Amino acid sequence: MAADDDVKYRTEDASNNNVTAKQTQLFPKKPEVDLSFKNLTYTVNTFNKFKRVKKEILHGVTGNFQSGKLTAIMGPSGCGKSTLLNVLAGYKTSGSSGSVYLNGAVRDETQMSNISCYIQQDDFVRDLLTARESMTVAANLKLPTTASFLSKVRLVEDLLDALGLSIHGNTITKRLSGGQKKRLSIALELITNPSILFIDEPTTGLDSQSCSQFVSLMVNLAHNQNRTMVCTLHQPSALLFEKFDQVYVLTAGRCIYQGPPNLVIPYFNDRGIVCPPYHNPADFLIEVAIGDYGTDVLSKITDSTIAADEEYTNINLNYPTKPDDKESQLENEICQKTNNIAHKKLPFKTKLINKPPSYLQAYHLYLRNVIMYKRNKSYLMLRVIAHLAISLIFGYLYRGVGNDASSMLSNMVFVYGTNLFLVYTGQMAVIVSFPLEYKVLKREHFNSWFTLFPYMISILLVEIPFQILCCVIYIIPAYVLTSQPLELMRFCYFTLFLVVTSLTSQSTGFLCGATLPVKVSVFIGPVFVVLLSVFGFAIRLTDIPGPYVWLYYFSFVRASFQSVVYSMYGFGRDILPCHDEVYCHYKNPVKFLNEMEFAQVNIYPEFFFICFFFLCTYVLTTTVIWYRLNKR
Ligand SMILES: Nc1ncnc2c1ncn2[C@@H]1O[C@H](COP(=O)(O)OP(=O)(O)OP(=O)(O)O)[C@@H](O)[C@H]1O
Repeated sequence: MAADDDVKYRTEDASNNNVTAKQTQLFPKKPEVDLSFKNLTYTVNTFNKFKRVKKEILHGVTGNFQSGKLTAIMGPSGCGKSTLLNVLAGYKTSGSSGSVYLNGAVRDETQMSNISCYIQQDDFVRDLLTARESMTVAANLKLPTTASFLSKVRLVEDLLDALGLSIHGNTITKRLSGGQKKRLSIALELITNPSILFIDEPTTGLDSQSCSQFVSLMVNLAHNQNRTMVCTLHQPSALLFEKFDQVYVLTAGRCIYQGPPNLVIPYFNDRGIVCPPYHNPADFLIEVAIGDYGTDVLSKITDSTIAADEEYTNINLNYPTKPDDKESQLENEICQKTNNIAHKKLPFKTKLINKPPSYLQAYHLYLRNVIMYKRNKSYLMLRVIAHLAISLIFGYLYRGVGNDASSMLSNMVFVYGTNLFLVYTGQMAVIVSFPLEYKVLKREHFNSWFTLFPYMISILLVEIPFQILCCVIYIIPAYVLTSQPLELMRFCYFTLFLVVTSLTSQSTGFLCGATLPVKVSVFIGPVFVVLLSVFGFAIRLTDIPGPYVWLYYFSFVRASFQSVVYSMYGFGRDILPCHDEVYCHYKNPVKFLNEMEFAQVNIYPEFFFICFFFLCTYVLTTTVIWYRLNKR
């Protein structure tokens, strides 16, 4: 992080508390919530020698994270820190058992999502927005419609200020440093002033100075307004370790210690594990957890912790009580006292925030998409230029074929190529957009920024007009250069079918992207389109073997191709001029349509079929995304 950032970084500033306190007055105060859990297990299905086996990752852990405290979940890599955080945040629920309590009452999922937020390890923020724009969109989406414009602006500015991002407010997020991105992701969630913040590995990838500043920020956020802050942590420095109010240590899915950091050494000392002098207690803790001091002692500690957990309603945090250690005694008393206070906290009921209605959510998301599209100019220009360039190339290659009886077959190939080109560009332009977007979408959706329907609408409101524009940019020059009939009706049908087909293909791109891993979808999508494009052009209905006939009817590419050809040669088109040749077999367009088996094509049902295909694909895409977002 640059030095000038640090000057501005308000966390270390004495005035920070005031700023944080000031901004939080602008929105409803959330209740103080203690989060406790008992006998929490988490099991996943894995495969061993082609057999499905169950693997337990958390083995009945118990604990209590109090409000107003910053708790670090620590332990060696792979011990289950992120899993525990996922389960506590409600991000993963299937496969878990045990109980999670909020102020002593069993966790209710709706209440939980109303009072908590989860910030994942990677900074899933929108790269193409500035920090201030991101905050403004989040405020518009998350705050009630009753909040005035001015109060939202003030809140955004105060939060940016409190998190040391004011001077970076107008910087595009992708240019922010790792630490700044992490602070932005916290600021985005602080908009609704959550009671509980779960943060997965917030210090990963930061240098020691940024780590220290970030932890100080989290301490402040916990202490101001009594938030419950829980984060996972790897091996911190001794100084950083001391900053936490509580640590919760896991080893192989079991808890071996929960309590203040300064009691780690006496706690293990009591159990016969002595920390070497001048040793970082955090390093010592990890060494104990990985079994460097023997595994016998470790299993005893684990067992005793589990035994103590049985007395859940009066949680015994298993602190050491050494009569000669006054400091420990005092700490222990304080902790027990806090614990008792915690258990006196009543089960709470928060009023659900009156979120903006769906149409307003769609509107704000649409504005956000427009900004992001504008910032992605080179990609948009590439799409426009590609359509224009291919149009000019095709137009040149097939020049004049639309009004020449000797070139009817060439014109059919031109229509087929055009159809295929617009089908491809429609699909390929969006096929990777969901896979790239999915993680940010999941974070935003999980943290209740919006519902899925407005989100889908907002995407379509941007993508559909742009794809229509690209189609028109292709169609007009190609239509003129190939001398297709200059009749308004035929031009409208030509354009309408190609545009609708391109949009339907786009919908299949969204579906592939939403359903399949990116490497598979970029392969399956085009294969699917090629398969559908064969029917009607490369093979006639009468030549298709029985089991494949359904593909002919299912193919929207076929429906479009036949309808476009019919629009060009059907509807009583006159005899065509025959250039360059003495004899033209297809002078009469009806003869051509008959031989191609297109004479019976009824373009209106075909049009409705393509539209139906389009709608079904979007319904399916939305259902798949909904399922994936809500699968826990
Ligand atoms: N879906 C899954 N299928 C199989 N194993 C899993 C699954 N999810 C997690 N695990 C395993 O559970 C263990 C705990 O994973 P988790 O990500 O919680 O560890 P962690 O302590 O956060 O590790 P790190 O600090 O390295 O991020 C690991 O051994 C991991 O491989």
